[in-house]
Amino acid sequence: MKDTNLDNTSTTFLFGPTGLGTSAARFVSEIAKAARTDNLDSGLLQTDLASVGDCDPAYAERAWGDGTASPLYCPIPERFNEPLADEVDDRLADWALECGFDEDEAQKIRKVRFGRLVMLAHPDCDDPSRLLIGAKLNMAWWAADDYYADDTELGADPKLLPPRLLLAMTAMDPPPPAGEFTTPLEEAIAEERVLVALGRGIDYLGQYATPEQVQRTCYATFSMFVSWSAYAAWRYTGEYPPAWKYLAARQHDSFYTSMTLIDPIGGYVLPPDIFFDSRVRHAAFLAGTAVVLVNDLLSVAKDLADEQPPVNMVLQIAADRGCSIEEATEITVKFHNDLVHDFRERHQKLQALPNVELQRFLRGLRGWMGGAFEWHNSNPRYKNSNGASQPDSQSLA
Ligand SMILES: CC(C)=CCC/C(C)=C(\C)COP(=O)(O)OP(=O)(O)O
Repeated sequence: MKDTNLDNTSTTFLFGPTGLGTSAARFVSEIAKAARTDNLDSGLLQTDLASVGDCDPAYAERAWGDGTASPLYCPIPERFNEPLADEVDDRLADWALECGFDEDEAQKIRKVRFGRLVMLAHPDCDDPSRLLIGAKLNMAWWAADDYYADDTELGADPKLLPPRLLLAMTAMDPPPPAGEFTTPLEEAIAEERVLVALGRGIDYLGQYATPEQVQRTCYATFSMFVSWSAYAAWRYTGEYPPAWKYLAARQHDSFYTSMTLIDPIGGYVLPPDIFFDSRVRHAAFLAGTAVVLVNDLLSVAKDLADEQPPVNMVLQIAADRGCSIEEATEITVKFHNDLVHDFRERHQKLQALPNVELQRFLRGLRGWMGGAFEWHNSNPRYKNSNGASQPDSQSLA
């Protein structure tokens, strides 16, 4: 039975204290609590909350990576709950085995901490079963990205990418039976663990979400796949795009896709005419793009280490302008910060609209940005033991 109403497992945070100053106060108190319980990771310890010029206490300038570049203006994470993250990560590792990943791969998935990502990025949900929606789908998207699109060592090959994505789309949104042609299709999907994870992840979402919520997640994924195909062509021909064209691709290949899960995980429905209203969609795109820029900033060294480097905003800016990586990093940081300011202003304007689900969703976008920054900046996938954004062995296989 689908449960799409506000429910008491998901509203604890929402109806907790709110208002100016509360997030910052909570953040400081959570740091203190995490420090007491030994749950404070080194990334958080390195966090430097600089003074904020525009005085919105829900945001701060955050030191990131090895701390040498200018800070990123980000929402403050609203919740730290490491036992909850562990619970989701344990369940996710079991599920990875059920999908056909081997023990070693499941352990690597556990180490990337998608459970922690969703604990941080969905602060209005305390229910591990609902958080698992996001953990499963983010894991499956990242697996497709690593195995099919990005990581040559894991078998990513630009020539194979479009037909692989075709099967990924079919696994997520199976067409009606087509006689004798259906069996080989189903067999091909069943024997490929990434496809199984994508299909079962969507089925799991369907246990909690409306058909419209499920399809919006599917179609956001399929737009993302178009961008992946463009990257593959650029990689194959070696004709890398200018930054503006890369950005156009990246805006449809962003964490917007993950953010389509905000209301199903929160246990409510943002009606489609509001979800797709251009003011809301643009706010969500700004949030999704801001987080992929964080991802690009923290992935520079990892991407450069690949024998066929994936496209990356910092690298495209450096190539366009013939400038150093450091200069391109500063340009990207400023661009990211402008996007977040733009998001904050749009959020403020939309606060005039009296719709409970819309207000929850907008706050969810802000929470996603804050949580995802925290996750990226403290995740071993994006740094080496010196804290620099360096390649390491934390990909999914
Ligand atoms: C979670 C999700 C929607 C994934 C889709 C693709 C995406 C936006 C990423 C995985 C992030 O980008 P990128 O491929 O650069 O990520 P990594 O640097 O490989 O983590």
